[in-house]
This record gives sequence, C-alpha cells and structure tokens, in this order.
Amino acid sequence: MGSNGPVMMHSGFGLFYEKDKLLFHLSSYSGMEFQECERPNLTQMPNKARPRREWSTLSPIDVLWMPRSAMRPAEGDTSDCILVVGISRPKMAAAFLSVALLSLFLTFHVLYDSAVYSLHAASAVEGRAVELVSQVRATPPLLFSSKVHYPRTSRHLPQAIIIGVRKCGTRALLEMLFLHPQIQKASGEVHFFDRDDNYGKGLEWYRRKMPYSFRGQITIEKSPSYFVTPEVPERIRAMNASVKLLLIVREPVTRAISDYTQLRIHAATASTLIINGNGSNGSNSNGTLSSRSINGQQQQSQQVQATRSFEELVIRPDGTINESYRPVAISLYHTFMHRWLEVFSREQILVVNGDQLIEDPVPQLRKIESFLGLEPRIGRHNFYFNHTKGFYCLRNETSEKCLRESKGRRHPRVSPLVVTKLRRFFNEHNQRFYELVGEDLGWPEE
Ligand SMILES: Nc1ncnc2c1ncn2[C@@H]1O[C@H](COP(=O)(O)OS(=O)(=O)O)[C@@H](OP(=O)(O)O)[C@H]1O
Repeated sequence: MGSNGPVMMHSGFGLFYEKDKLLFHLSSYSGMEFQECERPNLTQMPNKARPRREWSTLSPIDVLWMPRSAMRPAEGDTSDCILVVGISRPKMAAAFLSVALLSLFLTFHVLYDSAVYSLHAASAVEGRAVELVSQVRATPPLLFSSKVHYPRTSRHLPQAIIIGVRKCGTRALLEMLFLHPQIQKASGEVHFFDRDDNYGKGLEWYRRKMPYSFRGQITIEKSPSYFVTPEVPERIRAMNASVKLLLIVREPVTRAISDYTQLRIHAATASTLIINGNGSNGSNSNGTLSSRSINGQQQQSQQVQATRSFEELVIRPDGTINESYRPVAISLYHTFMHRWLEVFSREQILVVNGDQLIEDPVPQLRKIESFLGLEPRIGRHNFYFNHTKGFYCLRNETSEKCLRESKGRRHPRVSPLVVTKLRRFFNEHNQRFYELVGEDLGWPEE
C-alpha cells in the first residue's frame, strides 16, 4: 500500500473475524481519495460516512484505518485501504448482529403484511373477491397480538351461525367455509347462547369474541350444542331476526357412534385423572369435563362409561333402545328441529348433509355459498384426499391443513345386529325430520 500518494477507498461491505474481534468492513464512501491510510483526511469524507470517533479504548467499538494488506482481499478488489469498524468484544458483536438481523426480519415482515393487507382491503372494499391466504385476511399479522387490527376492520356480530349438530362435521364445515375470502370465523366455540353465564355477559361480550372483518365479509361462529339447547332459538332471534343458520346433520346411527367414541375417550381421560389424583384443576384440555365439579357418583359413572361398550349403553336389558342415552337422544333431530322452526322461517335454515361433506365437500359448499349470497369461490383445488387420515384436507395458495386427530377418529366396531336395530328405530324419527325440513336425506332404513 502506498502511504504517501493518494489512495482509493475500498468499496463494498464485508464481515471479518480477526482474533477475538468481529470486524465490520464498512466502506460506503467508495471513490474518496486520501493521502495516507494511517491518517485519513476525514474532512474530505461526506458527513454521513464520517466515523464519529477514530479510536477508543473504553468503547467496545473501535474505528480504525488499516492497510489493505491486513485483510483478506475480496475477489476483484483493487482498493488500497479500507476503513474497519471493529467490535472488540465478541459477545457485544453477537448482540449487534442479532439486533441487525431482527430489524431486517421485522422490516420484511411488516412490508409483506402491508402488501397483503392492501390487496385484500382493495378487494373487500370494491366487493371483488381476490383469492388470498386465508389466515392473513383482516387478521393481524402473527407477530402482533390479536388486539392489533387493520384499519377499516372491526368485530361484527355473526350474520351466520353453525348451530350443530354435534359430531356431524361442524368444525370441518367452518374451516372449509373459511377458505372463502368473504368469510371470517370465530376461532373457538363461543357458547354464548347456550350457557347462561356467557349469555348474561351481554351482546357486547359476544361481539368481542368475533374476529375482525371488513364490511361486506360474513362472520360465522359454530357452537354445536346450540341445536339441542331449548333457549337458544329465541336468544338468537333476539340478536338478529334475519340471521342465517347452518344445520349440519349425519346419518343418526353413525353420529351416535361418533358421539359415543368421543365420550368414551373423554371419560377415559377423566378416569385416569381421578385415579392419578390429578383431577383437581378443573377442566381437561377440551374443557368438556371438570374433574373438580364431578362428585363421587359422577366419577363412578364416568369410569363405567369408559369401559362399557356402545351396544351395552344403547340397548336396555329388555332389548329396547335406550332413548335417554345422550348419543341416541341427540340423533333424534326432529325433537329439536321443531323448536327452531317455531322461531325461524325454513328459508333461514340450511340443512347441510354431513355425510356428503365427508365424501365430496364441494357440492355442499356450493349450496352454502349460494345460501349466504356469496360468489362461488371454493372449488376442487381447495381439497386433496389424505389416504392416511381417510378424509379430505384443505389447501389454499400457501398452505395445506388436515383437521386435527380428534376429527376423523376410528370408531369401535359395533355389532351389525345393533346397527340394524338402531336404524329401524331411527327410521320413523328420520321421516319426521324429513317432513319438517321438506327434504329426504336418504338415510338407510336398516
Ligand atoms: N375433512 C374432514 N376431516 C376430518 N373430519 C371430518 C371431515 N369432514 C367431516 N368430518 C367429520 O367431523 C366429525 C366431527 O364433527 P364435529 O366437528 O361437529 O365434532 S364436535 O361436535 O365439534 O366435537 C368427525 O367425526 P368422527 O369421524 O367420529 O371423528 C368426522 O367424521
């Protein structure tokens, strides 16, 4: 390096390790001429690029001028001298690097979210549907808490509700509808209308449980026990007399077996908690059983439920059907349906065939899009069959998703004689349901 004549500053950016120092090689002032490397004339440098301090023994940051030969040469680099900003403590250096990387990540994340948001805002406002990544629509970016929301979105009371029936595919239906860009869903089951303690909190509490949505989007929630709770129809009408209701049903015997399977799993979990003395914290992960609230008799009944077969529970010792066994009682759809029809017009309730939703979801979803007054947007491209799970899974432009393990469980084998007996029993009840809804769902008679 020539130290007397003018020298050319290096251009580029590099990171170098030298002994215990991490060296940032900064040289944004490419093309500046200096008389010598050791004593550069700082006044010739543009203000922005001028180092604040040349050398400090106290600060962990050292700014020093080094001869070009002291550094590993970069390919094609012909400069004579470089400015090196070094951090003399490796831990400090790591901290600086992490902060720099985090800032970069945040910048890109925010830019990405804003771009997606702008696109969606444009589509929602103009009423055009643009296929977007469903998770980011009007929903705050993952990094921020759910309290953050985009401008021009707010929480709305649901305009449509999936009222049941339990174990008929209510979750699958909600997730599938959420593929539509004009639909927003409440994430959990809200249980506003069926639980007195929640209902007592008022509509504003309910509204705050809803997701953010643009004007023109439809908010949907699902709570399967609405269908069987006597107070619910009136309460929903009091909120919105023109609400749209989705009722998904399945062949009653299959539904009863599905219900039994779930109850047995929950009872087994609760029994294990009781046996292990772990049942004192209130509720299990599903929030369905509270070990604290169950008394000795209930504990015993849960242990019995966990061990007794479906056949034992549905057929009484005298050979008749145990109608009071809840999985059977809930499958008697007409006994609940008539209450809904006393409060709402038939046109306000769409009956969705849950067995067909499993077999071939798109035709059912088309019917629902039309019922909700939406453009048909959910198509075959949104589904693929997962052979391991034995069910359709969902996809959009960016991700694929199957419902979790508690959906699509393997059912226990049930005696064909009991299945036939149950089907015969349900046949008359099914006919009454068909009459009420004006539609024959074609469930087997034996
Ligand atoms: N695509 C897809 N993937 C997985 N599962 C599907 C799907 N479509 C419908 N189903 C059926 O949904 C049944 C569970 O119904 P629900 O979500 O209403 O259950 S719950 O009442 O909320 O517990 C569940 O019942 P089980 O098969 O007994 O587990 C499924 O049969």
